[in-house]
Amino acid sequence: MAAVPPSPPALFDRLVAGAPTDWAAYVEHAFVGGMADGTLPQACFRHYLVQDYLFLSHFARAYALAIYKGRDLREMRAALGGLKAILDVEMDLHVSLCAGWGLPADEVEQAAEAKATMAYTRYVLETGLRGDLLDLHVALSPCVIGYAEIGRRLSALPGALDAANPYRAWTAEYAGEPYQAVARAARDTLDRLAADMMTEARFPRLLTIFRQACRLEADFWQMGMTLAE
Ligand SMILES: Cc1ncc(C[n+]2csc(CCO)c2C)c(N)n1
Repeated sequence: MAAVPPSPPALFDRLVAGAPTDWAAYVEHAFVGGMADGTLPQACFRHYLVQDYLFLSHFARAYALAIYKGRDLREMRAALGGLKAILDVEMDLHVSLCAGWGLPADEVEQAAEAKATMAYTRYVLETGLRGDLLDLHVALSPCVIGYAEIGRRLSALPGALDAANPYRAWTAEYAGEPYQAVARAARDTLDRLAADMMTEARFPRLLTIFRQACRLEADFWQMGMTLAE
């Protein structure tokens, strides 16, 4: 019987394997550890939440750009689904999470963007503007897929989902099946795009985009930890 050749690793797994230090600095950041055991100062989480609202509004623009960059109606509709999920579901969830933390919607909307928020969101948008759909989805991937991994890891740690942990709602949201499914769909999108847009010669440039996005995610946690503006 002829041997079946092993299938190549999925693009996202190759990117993580190519940037182990940057990936670990993001998904294992002290902010995440502080949410797991509940020791993260609540002021840090509030600062993060406000900035994350502003982050998501720019992130919606990145999905709008993915509609524009779509090569056919299927890709355009897929990106439209992502955009609607953020505008119609995610932003509302965020507003109610903020309200629960004593942050009224108008205060959140009018907050000034921190430099880390600007750096990350504009990096993703600029990468998508100058590149193609694969460049854009690689820039988005640490964000969409990383949070699912963080949620899964956190939920396995003792205490992370205890009633006494102030961050349990955040962990439950990202560890939950609906968000895990969003992340799986993002992996599939990457693999589908890679199947017809990826050449080996492109990989180093895609890895650079991935690494930068991971570093900017770690800086985003750091901004929350230090209350940086
Ligand atoms: C800094 C930061 N990084 C990643 C996410 C996770 N995330 C990014 S887009 C989106 C909506 C669904 O695609 C979610 C949940 C976040 N919220 N904030």
